[in-house]
Amino acid sequence: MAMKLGLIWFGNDLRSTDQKMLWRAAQEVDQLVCLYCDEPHVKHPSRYATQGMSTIRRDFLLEGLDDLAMHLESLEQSLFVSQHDAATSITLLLNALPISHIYRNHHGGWDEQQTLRQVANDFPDVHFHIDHGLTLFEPWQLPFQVTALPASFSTFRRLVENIDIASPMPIVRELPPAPNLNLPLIRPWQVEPIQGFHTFVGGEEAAQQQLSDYFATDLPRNYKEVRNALDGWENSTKLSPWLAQGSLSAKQIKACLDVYERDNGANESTYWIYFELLWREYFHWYATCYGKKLFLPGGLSNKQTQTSFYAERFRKWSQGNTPYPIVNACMKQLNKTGFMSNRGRQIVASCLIYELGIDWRYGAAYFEEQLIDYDVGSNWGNWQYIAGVGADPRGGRHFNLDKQTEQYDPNQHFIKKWQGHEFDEQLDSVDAADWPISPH
Ligand SMILES: Cc1cc2nc3c(=O)[nH]c(=O)nc-3n(C[C@H](O)[C@H](O)[C@H](O)COP(=O)(O)OP(=O)(O)OC[C@H]3O[C@@H](n4cnc5c(N)ncnc54)[C@H](O)[C@@H]3O)c2cc1C
Repeated sequence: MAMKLGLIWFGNDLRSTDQKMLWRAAQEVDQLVCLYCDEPHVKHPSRYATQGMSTIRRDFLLEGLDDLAMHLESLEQSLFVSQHDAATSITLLLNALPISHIYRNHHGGWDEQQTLRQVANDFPDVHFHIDHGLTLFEPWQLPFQVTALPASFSTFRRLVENIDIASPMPIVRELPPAPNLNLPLIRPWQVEPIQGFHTFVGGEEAAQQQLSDYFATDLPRNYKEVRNALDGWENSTKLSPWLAQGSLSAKQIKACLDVYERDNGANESTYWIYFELLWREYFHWYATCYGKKLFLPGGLSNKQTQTSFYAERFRKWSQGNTPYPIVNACMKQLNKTGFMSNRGRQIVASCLIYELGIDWRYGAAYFEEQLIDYDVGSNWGNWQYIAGVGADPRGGRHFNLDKQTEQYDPNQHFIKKWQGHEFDEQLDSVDAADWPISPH
């Protein structure tokens, strides 16, 4: 019988546990290539004048790849990393090797969906096995077609929150070996130096550590009361970066939460952790359902929205140099750590859109560059929500920045910690010679 050759195409699922693709491949093929495409477009400036990926975000990714490569090595496999875009990489591989099976987790982003469609079209004889390792549910479990996703989160939540969630997959102990592979720009992973110390460390090891640390405490019992804090490691789960990278799965968190509730009792706070995971789930299917609309100025609405851009204001917003100390503190925290609380994100987004009058997509693109938990659906979906062009039945969220400061930073500790009071007297330059032509 002919040798069967498979390809696992990794993306935002950089883990070896709860990974159905590995299980299937282990059972179905004799040789296996494990591939990650280090897409060139995320390293170059975007149309929103952002630079692709910040150093902190990039370092977090490199740590994740490092960890995955190590886990694969312990299974006598290798992680190959391509410097080409995914469509080119897979075409090169399929032309060089008799690959008959491709394993991939479904990704919600428009570009990812397009690439998959293109490759599947170009190679109709290859079996594509699509799993759903990024989400709690499989599409067949949903009581509606993904293309008919409820227009509001509340409806979605009511329809799905009692559906049984599959347990995480058991650990894979053995994988088929890799074939000989010698292609330019598709090479076995090599450790790249990380440029300094960061608050979050990428990879499965660190993800599992944070998961067990968080659920080993009493913190889940009070989550709902403190989750809106602007700062403080213990005030929310801090799992989003690893979830976005896929070094942790949503099912693994839910399984831990279930054990916690069984052993310590359930309350409103423990339920609320699940509630927030459902928001993430909603935005995943939202991205899948609405595709390109996620990036349109009018979003899902037919509204004629403002698409104004003021380079100087945008630069000041992104650097934390606006007349709003709370916004400055949040932005400085983001730039320094790659992370910002959910409350902070709502505040700075509202400021960009409603106080500074800038097209919301510039803010979303800046977050994409900086956030180590960047996730296409959660990011662009939340921005749309605040801009009033997405899933918010109330039509946008304009926050009163003074009130937010009084409520969430009454003693201004957070603002002082991040020097939010340091800003230029004037928001807009009055002298034409001071006008920047670039946002950076
Ligand atoms: C403008 C804006 C942009 C955002 N961009 C992203 C993004 O790119 N990636 C991202 O993961 N989250 C994003 N969020 C959602 C939220 O801010 C983060 O998920 C959360 O702050 C992460 O911290 P945590 O893990 O401690 O969350 P917790 O409060 O502990 O929540 C647990 C998990 O639930 C999910 N979750 C919580 N809140 C939300 C939410 N509003 N929407 C979707 N999922 C949620 C996350 O996966 C999170 O890890 C954004 C929110 C706003 C307002």
